[in-house]
Amino acid sequence: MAVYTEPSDDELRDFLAEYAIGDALSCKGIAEGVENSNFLLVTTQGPFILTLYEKRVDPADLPFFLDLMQHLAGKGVGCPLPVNGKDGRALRTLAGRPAAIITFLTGMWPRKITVEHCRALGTALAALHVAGADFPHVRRNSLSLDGWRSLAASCVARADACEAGLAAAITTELAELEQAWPSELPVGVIHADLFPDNVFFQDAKLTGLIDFYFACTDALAYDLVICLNAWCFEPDGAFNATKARALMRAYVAVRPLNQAELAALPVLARGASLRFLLTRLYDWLNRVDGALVRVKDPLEYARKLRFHRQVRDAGEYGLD
Ligand SMILES: Nc1ncnc2c1ncn2[C@@H]1O[C@H](COP(=O)(O)OP(=O)(O)OP(=O)(O)O)[C@@H](O)[C@H]1O
Ligand SMILES: N[C@@H](CCO)C(=O)O
Repeated sequence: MAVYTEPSDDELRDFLAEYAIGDALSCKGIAEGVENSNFLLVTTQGPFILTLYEKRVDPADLPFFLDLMQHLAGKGVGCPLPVNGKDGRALRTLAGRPAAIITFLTGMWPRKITVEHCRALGTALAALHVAGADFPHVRRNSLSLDGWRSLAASCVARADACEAGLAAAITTELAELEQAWPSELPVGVIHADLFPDNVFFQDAKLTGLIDFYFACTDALAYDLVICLNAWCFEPDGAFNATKARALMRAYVAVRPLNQAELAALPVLARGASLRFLLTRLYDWLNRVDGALVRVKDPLEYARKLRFHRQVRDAGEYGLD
């Protein structure tokens, strides 16, 4: 359950008085998500999402995220739109946290991933990258090599409590990625967390993308392998080559990868595995007993990392 901050009735009433979105009918905490506090706010004008931004979000980054949603929606990418208050501002404070209201996106995220979902995702991800090409703002990816280094430093001493040998695996991987990480690939705006719970479908049609709060400027192909990891492995850990081929081919049909990107895919996929292994491991090691947040399994990403370490080329991901 991700409701870390619960505004009082008075705080909520004063906050909503800043908007012209009708009268509030209900405001209920949303159980999904792990990062921020989200509420389904229903007013006489319909449903909205109210988000209070929590610990991992730097308030200085919020204009980047909100402007990005505005930019992408303006280019026809299905995503929520920030709602401005009567003063024209989308970002304000509620219960001591930065907060914003965004429009409600219809659809549901897919619980059982199919090849068709992966194909639709490939098309939508490439469209996002194309639409983001003229987005004027830049945000460094704080969860790339530098971020992994400091997360690893804070985790390795206790990592073997999660799985024997994990500390050594992380240390070796980080050292190898420091050497092999590519720096000359096409960069642009990436979503950086496009997991199934952030992609909505209705009747098998992709309706939009949510949760832009890790979006940043980084290698576009890195975003693609984050999706490869999140969508193309089965619950038992097996890699699904058919799903990978569908995702990859749909992506390159809209935005072809150059030779350097193709060659870099296995290394990028290892980096994408280490990134989620480390954030999950950090959360696992620092979990608070009794907290209502479900901690995600770090070892799922240790297994994905092992898989990518033995991949030789992009052909194994469905691209020749
Ligand atoms: N614009 C939206 N329209 C409809 N539902 C939304 C919207 N934004 C968020 N939700 C709902 O709230 C849930 C949590 O949102 P979100 O993924 O942004 O949270 P989060 O805490 O940042 O989670 P995480 O980073 O773990 O995915 C979603 O799964 C969805 O059910
Ligand atoms: N998508 C992330 C959590 C939210 O950032 C994960 O699965 O670890």
